[in-house]
Amino acid sequence: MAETSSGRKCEHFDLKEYQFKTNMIPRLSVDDPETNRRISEGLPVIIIDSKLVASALHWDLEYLNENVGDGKFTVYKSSNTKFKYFDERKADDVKDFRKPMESLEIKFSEFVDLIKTVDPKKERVYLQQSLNDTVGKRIVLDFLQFNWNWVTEQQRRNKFGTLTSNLLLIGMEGNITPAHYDEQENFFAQVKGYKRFLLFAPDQFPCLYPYPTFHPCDRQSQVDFDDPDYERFPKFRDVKCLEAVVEPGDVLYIPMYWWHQVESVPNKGYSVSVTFWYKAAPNDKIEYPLKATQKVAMMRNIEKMIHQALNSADEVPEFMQNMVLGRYT
Ligand SMILES: C[C@@H](CC(=O)O)C(=O)C(=O)O
Ligand SMILES: [Zn+2]
Repeated sequence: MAETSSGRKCEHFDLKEYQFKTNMIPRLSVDDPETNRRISEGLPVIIIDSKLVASALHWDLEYLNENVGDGKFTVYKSSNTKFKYFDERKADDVKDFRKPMESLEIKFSEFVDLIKTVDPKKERVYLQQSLNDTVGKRIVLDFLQFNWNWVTEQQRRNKFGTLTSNLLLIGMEGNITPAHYDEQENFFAQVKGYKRFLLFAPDQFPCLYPYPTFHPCDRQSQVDFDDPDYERFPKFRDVKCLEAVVEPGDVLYIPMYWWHQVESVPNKGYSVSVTFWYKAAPNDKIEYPLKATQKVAMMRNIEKMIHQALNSADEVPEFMQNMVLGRYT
């Protein structure tokens, strides 16, 4: 099988076409100075040889079922390919909010039965659970052998905050996590299978129309990438996208506030991933012009303050329109 310049075998991936163009995210060696430069500048990069999760590359359903212990796992169920995250705690604030997916708390063995028996045309499942101390000792050993030297050195040199969680993700091929951003830094390690990432810089916020901050789907884009409503979301036409497919052993650095849509590549089997989420670096001194990440944080704080001060979700749209329409438009 031919090799690409970055040493990847020329796999054939069944990837969806979208109406926007994409550029490729570089795949670089851990020793390439450009790798650390991109991370320090808050730019995405795929690190192809970090060995961050080399001790977990044998994590398949059988091994995990044997060793992961009998703790409970959060498993999402969706009647379609989309697994749009929502914050249950905000559900009461928005009348007639319909949950985009269901969540179960089940044993790993029950998840294995589900992933092997559901008809993907009717129902899909996606395990998303932070690794915790309920796991068996072989998983603990694998975990301790992660390349903590490398990732902790990245945390230090980039002044990231504490490691908040390692989320274990096991999804069916074709599962999609729709476009959203997170407020933490993320080294996303691919263990098994392939995932296609669409990434959008924080300055693409105007093109991606996130839900209001008080909405259960805060931080998620309202745009359906498969059928964009250009009437409501006209700037989506101009969105600028970076793309990458991660394979086992790859680590993708997803900088905080970078939007991402993630698909377990069809016809490549189920996928296993582990995230390394870190709190943001402390705010450096304010320099002008402000960075896009600082403007997104400002918009979030202002929106939250208005909602809190009005003490009513219903009054927010009119209040904000009165501030802007005919005055700044
Ligand atoms: C859950 C994950 C996406 C996926 O792997 O489906 C993600 O959004 C992240 O790691 O920030
Ligand atoms: Zn995310």
